[in-house]
Amino acid sequence: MFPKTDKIWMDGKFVNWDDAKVHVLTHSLHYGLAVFEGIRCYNTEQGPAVFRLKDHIERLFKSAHIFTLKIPFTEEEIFEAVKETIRVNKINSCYIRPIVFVGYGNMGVYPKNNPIQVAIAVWSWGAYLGEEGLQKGIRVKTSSFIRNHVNSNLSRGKVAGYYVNSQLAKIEAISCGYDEAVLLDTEGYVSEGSGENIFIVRKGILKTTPLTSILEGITRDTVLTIAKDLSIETKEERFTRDELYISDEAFFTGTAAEITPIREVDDRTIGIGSRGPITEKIQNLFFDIVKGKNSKYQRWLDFV
Ligand SMILES: Cc1[nH+]cc(COP(=O)(O)O)c(CN[C@@H](CCC(=O)O)C(=O)O)c1O
Repeated sequence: MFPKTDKIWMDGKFVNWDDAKVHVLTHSLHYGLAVFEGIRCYNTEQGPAVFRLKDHIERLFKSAHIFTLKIPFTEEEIFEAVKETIRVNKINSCYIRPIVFVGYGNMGVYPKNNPIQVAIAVWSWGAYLGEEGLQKGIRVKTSSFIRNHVNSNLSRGKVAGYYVNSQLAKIEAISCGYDEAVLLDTEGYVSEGSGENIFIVRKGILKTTPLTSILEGITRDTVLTIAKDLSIETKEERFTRDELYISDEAFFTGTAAEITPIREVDDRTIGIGSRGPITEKIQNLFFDIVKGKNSKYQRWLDFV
């Protein structure tokens, strides 16, 4: 069980962690229509700072817009509520989970007039795919499940219900002895991980899946930006699983996963079989940035 914190923000008020409850007939619990974010706050020399908070709140509201959920707060109110939740819980580094969900009221597929509720929780969450994974890389399986068609999953939105597809892939990968799954799209090209975007490096060129069936990752955008600043050529181009197999390096990106190297896919060693040099360079710069050690990227930090 991950560590509790004291307070959770619910619909504009702070409640104790153990009292942050909803009715068992809450609409989203049954039908999966809830939009959410995963955000990280890191401790820096100047105090706790949230990484790209504005971009995450913007995405939360865009997700709600796609699914016609009317959030009863402004972006600014949620932006401030995130920072207040970190302050109230007196925590210097944490994972932040805002969620917008369809509350208790009518049942049935059509969420008629049910209240739209918002909650924000924070908790301490270390390396999502393990400390060793961050250093040495993880083992990945190509899932037997594919990402949904772009007209089934509107993938610019981060929707709770979509994570049934991700759970199927992750459960299968773990039960087969791997650390994570990578999913293909409806045309058989590499899409993304169960909770991450994916990058490969071949002959010094960094490549990632274009914005098709994948979540438009904020960490993905961060990596594309810092790679260009490191004069690493980047491409947003579809690639197949066998190009992944023969890549020199590969890694996952995500708020929870951060930059996690991939050392093996479907029992094929990737490059040298551990974190590659370009991956390490990007990973080191990423962690310097989120910990406030590189003033060039200060724009991405919101101090609490
Ligand atoms: C499907 C998917 N694709 C890509 C990403 C990376 O997006 P970004 O965080 O903006 O770089 C995430 C985040 N996955 C979140 C949920 C993890 C969880 O288990 O819950 C996260 O990393 O917070 C995804 O869930």
